[in-house]
Amino acid sequence: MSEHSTLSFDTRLGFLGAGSIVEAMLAGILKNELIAPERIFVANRSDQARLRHLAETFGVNACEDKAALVEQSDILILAMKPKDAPDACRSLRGLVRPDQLVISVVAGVSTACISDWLGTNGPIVRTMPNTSSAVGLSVTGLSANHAVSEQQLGAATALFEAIGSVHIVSEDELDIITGLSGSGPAYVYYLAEAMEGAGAKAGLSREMARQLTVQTLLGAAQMLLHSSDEPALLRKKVTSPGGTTQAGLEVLDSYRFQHAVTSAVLRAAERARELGAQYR
Ligand SMILES: NC(=O)C1=CN([C@@H]2O[C@H](COP(=O)(O)OP(=O)(O)OC[C@H]3O[C@@H](n4cnc5c(N)ncnc54)[C@H](OP(=O)(O)O)[C@@H]3O)[C@@H](O)[C@H]2O)C=CC1
Ligand SMILES: O=C(O)[C@@H]1CCC=N1
Repeated sequence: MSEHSTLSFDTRLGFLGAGSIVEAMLAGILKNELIAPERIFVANRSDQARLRHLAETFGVNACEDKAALVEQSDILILAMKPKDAPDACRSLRGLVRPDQLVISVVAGVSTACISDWLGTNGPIVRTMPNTSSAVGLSVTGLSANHAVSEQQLGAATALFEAIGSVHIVSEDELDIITGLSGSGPAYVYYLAEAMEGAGAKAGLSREMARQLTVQTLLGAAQMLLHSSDEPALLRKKVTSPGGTTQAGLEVLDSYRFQHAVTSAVLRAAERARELGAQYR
C-alpha cells in the first residue's frame, strides 16, 4: 500500500493465524464487500484442514508459505495466541517491509514486543476487536505506534469500522478493553445459556426458550443504545416494588451478581496484562 492510499477493495490483506477471530473478521469483511476475497490471504502454523475450510467458506486464498503471505499483503494481520506470538513474529524477520502496516489482534502483547520480535521499527497497530465482527457489530479498541502514518491509521480504522465501531485509545487502555469488550461476548453468552436453560427447565421448549432469551437481550441492548436513561434507571423501570423482577434481582444480589461481573471484567484485564508481561 502506498503512503497516501487508504483502504480499498483492492487492498491485499494477509492474516497470520486462522482461528475464531479471523473467521469472524473474514465473515464481516466479506459480507460488507470491503475487500475482494481473492485479495485476502490466510496462513496458520499447521492446520491445513482449517485453511481449506476458510478458503471454501469465504473464497479467500489459503497460503502455505509465510514469505509469500507477507509479500502478497499490503497489510499483515497477526492473529495467533499470545504464547505463539514470539515465534510467529520471529519467523517473519526480514520478510516484513519497513513501511508495511502490521495489525495485531493479539491480547496483551505490546507493539514494542512485536517490533522487537519482527526486528523492525515499522508501523504497528494493536487492536482488540471481538467476535461480533462476524455480524458487523464488533467494537474495536485501536492504538498505533509512532511509525504509523495518518493514512495507515485511516486504513486500519476503516478496516475495523467495516465490522463494527472503533475507539482509538492509548495502548495501556487496551488491556481493560480486552477484559470488557474483547471477552465481553462470552459473558453475555454465559447469561444467555443460563436464561435459556431456566426456561427449558421450567417446561418451555428449547427453541422457544432460546427465542425468548435472544429477543430479550436484543431488546435490552437496543434500549441501552436508544434510550437516554442510564442502565440503572432502565432496570428500575422493569422492577415493580414487591413484584417478580424484584424477587429475581434479590436472588442475583444474594449471589453478588454485580460484584461477580465487575470482578470478571477486571480479572480478564489483569490476565491480558499477565499474558503480555511475561515478554516485557
Ligand atoms: N477469539 C476471540 O474472541 C478474540 C481473540 N483475540 C486474539 O486473537 C488471537 C487469536 O485468537 P483465536 O482466533 O481465538 O485463537 P485460535 O486458537 O482459534 O487460533 C489461533 C491461530 O493461530 C495460529 N498460529 C499459532 N502459531 C502460529 C504461528 N507460529 N504462525 C502462524 N500461525 C500460528 C493457529 O494455527 P494452527 O491451528 O495451525 O496451530 C491458529 O490458526 C489471540 O491472541 C486472541 O487474544 C482478540 C479478540 C477476540
Ligand atoms: O480469551 C482470550 O484470551 C481472547 C482475547 C479476547 C477474547 N478472547
